[in-house]
Amino acid sequence: MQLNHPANVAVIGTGYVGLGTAGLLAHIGHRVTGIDIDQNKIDMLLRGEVPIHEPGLDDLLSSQGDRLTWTTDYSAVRDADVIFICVGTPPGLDGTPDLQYVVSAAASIAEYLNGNAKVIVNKSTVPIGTGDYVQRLLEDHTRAFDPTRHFVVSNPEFLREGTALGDSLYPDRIVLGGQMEALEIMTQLYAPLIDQTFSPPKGAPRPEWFTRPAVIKTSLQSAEMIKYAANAFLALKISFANEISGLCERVGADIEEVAAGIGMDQRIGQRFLQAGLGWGGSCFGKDTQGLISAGREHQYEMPILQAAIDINYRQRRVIIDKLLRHLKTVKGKRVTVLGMAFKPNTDDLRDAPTHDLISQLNRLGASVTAHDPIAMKRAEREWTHLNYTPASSIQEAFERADAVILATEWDDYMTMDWNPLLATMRRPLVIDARNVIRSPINALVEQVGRDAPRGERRRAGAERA
Ligand SMILES: NC(=O)C1=CN([C@@H]2O[C@H](COP(=O)(O)OP(=O)(O)OC[C@H]3O[C@@H](n4cnc5c(N)ncnc54)[C@H](O)[C@@H]3O)[C@@H](O)[C@H]2O)C=CC1
Ligand SMILES: O=C(O)[C@H]1O[C@H](OP(=O)(O)OP(=O)(O)OC[C@H]2O[C@@H](n3ccc(=O)[nH]c3=O)[C@H](O)[C@@H]2O)[C@H](O)[C@@H](O)[C@@H]1O
Repeated sequence: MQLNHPANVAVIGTGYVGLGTAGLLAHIGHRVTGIDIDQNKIDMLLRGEVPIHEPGLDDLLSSQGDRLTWTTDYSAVRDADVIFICVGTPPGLDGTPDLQYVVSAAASIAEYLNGNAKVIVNKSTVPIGTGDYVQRLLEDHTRAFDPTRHFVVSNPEFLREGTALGDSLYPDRIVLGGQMEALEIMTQLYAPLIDQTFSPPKGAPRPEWFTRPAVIKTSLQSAEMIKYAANAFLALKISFANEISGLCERVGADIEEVAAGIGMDQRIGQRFLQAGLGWGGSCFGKDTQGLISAGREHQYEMPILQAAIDINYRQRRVIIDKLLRHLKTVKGKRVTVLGMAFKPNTDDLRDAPTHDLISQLNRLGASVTAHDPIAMKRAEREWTHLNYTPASSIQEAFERADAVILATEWDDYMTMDWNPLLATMRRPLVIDARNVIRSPINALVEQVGRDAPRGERRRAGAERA
């Protein structure tokens, strides 16, 4: 089956994945319509504003001209050759992913399936078996669905927030699950990405080492499983580093040295061994839980994944314990948390570890101040149930604080001059919950998985994992 180039593509959902997908497909030459049911988001996009903070995304989207349009009107699906579903799949109360947005997107697509459409692609992270389920939904909702002409494909997304552009344009691999005819169409659609024939956009140069992504063709079920297993493994790797870090503290070893030492073994690899406050964000927690709940459905226990989750949440308590060890009580004391987003370079607050820190500090009676270079406005809207004073500047965050917790390793914190700020604190105590302070500073610095705190650290030079 031949796909026209440029192809007409509809992208359903304009969150992180939808916007990344729409930007990527337009950049490699296709005509893309982004569809969302959220009128506010579409209005923003039509005004040239991007609803999320993602480095380089505004430039990528604004440079696509007529190739990229936005609408709330699903009839745009009629002209599409390929339709991408990129809606959210948040966890339900028992951890099972809530498929209501996928179901409603499929129902809306079905209304217009009598046009060009050949392939319906699931880019959302969905439970294994959802590809077949979407096909059944389409069959049930419309007589136009013809299994010899319409195909459902799984094409999981592996981008990270904060580095979405680079991850999308220069991916390690493209995973495509489904029937061979459909995968052939997907290969044609992605040809400029696979062969890297596009010019890198402003702000996302092609890394020197990068040649081309691997293309992995599988069954629908394997592709869906690859996505869950990849996220679960990464979460597990971080939790492993965190578990070892606790023992390091007790036996006098240093987790930074240990992680470097094991990571040099190429079978292990250095990345995602950074110990600290643990993982947050919208996906690691959701996807490990999703896999456990899939196991439960099949009476199959997944104890490793449960342990990874337990260790992760214990880690948030470890940071509070370090604070208590120095302050004895935090009641009435001023504790500042630096960084609210779940990681740097995003304003995403979903399952952000800082949320738990503030909530535990609230319970302990601390007077909490919080700062974030980008996510404060969003926190004002989404964290109304927490009790904290937003600091309008880093300076204000430090003034008269009894302790500062570095929770998100934003560049602003990595590159600032700490000493003048520390001098304005009541007492210079810093809990470096991301193990990123390398140069000596005039404070008692407590880190994770390292030897007893002291005024000076052995190594110099700021460095990020
Ligand atoms: N956030 C990330 O970095 C990554 C997310 N994923 C997965 O991708 C999926 C989407 O994630 P995000 O982009 O973070 O979600 P999000 O929650 O940021 O955005 C989802 C969008 O879908 C829209 N939507 C909901 N129902 C709709 C419908 N029926 N028709 C049209 N639009 C609809 C919402 O209004 C929203 O704008 C999830 O399954 C997630 O697990 C995968 C890799 C990375
Ligand atoms: O499915 C998804 O949504 C995405 O989830 C993660 O991406 P993301 O959550 O955006 O960010 P990561 O860079 O993976 O960081 C996740 C969390 O782990 C923490 N982390 C990361 C690495 C590390 O060594 N230690 C550590 O604590 C980060 O601070 C952050 O809170 C995966 O890395 C992506 O491949 C995947 O597509």
